[in-house]
Amino acid sequence: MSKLRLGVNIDHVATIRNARGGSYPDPVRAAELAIAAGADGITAHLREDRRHISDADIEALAAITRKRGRPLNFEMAVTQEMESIALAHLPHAACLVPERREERTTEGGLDVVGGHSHIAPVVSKLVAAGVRVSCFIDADPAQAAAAKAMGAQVVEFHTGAYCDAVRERSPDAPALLEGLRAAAAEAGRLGLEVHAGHGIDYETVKPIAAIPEVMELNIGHFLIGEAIFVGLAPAIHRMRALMDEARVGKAA
Ligand SMILES: CC(=O)[C@@H](O)[C@H](O)COP(=O)(O)O
Ligand SMILES: NCC(=O)COP(=O)(O)O
Repeated sequence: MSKLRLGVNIDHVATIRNARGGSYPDPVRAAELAIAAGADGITAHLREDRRHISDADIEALAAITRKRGRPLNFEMAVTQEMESIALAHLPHAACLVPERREERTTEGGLDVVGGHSHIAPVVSKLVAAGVRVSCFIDADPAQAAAAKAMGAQVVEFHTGAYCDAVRERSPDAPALLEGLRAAAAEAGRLGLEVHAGHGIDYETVKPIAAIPEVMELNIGHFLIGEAIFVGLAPAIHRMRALMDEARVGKAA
């Protein structure tokens, strides 16, 4: 199996910074440390309400990822404002995510099927500008097919429901994992590159990493939380080791 890439999401360094205002801790410094610790890319979500990452962070992250030769995965809602920001910075990738102001976190995948008329033009413009477009979707083959039909090159499957089920010891966990496996297989058959992310921790990473079509995991909240206790580099090293173990067939 090919080596799985690890994208480190640094949003929640900005959450801590914003709790006090000012500039500390700096998500750009976290991105530099993550790259030094072996992150294959950096992910950042510029929410419409700017609750964590700011416009200035995106500008600085675009510059340092370019300098360090690592991809920036820019997570964005499908709006005119975010489209303009993506086109101004031309990140390696743009991941289109659903957003609701009142949500605590991204609760589900983008409805690519239902939102075709407003999503397709944004996908076209970003692809034409050389940005790799990813759609953040639930484990639903119909959503993957719609993303492919509108020209997206990548789908990222929302792993939050599976990860929550594992943490809650829910009997639904095996079926949710099976749904991710089946959707990944179908997306792979369609010729899409498959990513996965949301809510992944040390306990849930191996079954997800063992899905052969998955090429990249994007992990943020848990790694930033763990960094408080052990440091960012050791947390990334341990996650990387679990991913590599899963990839050689030792998944739990
Ligand atoms: C789209 C996604 O899963 C991540 O961006 C995650 O949402 C981190 O940001 P929030 O915790 O603000 O949702
Ligand atoms: N796209 C998912 C992501 O970037 C990280 O999600 P989380 O690990 O912060 O839940």
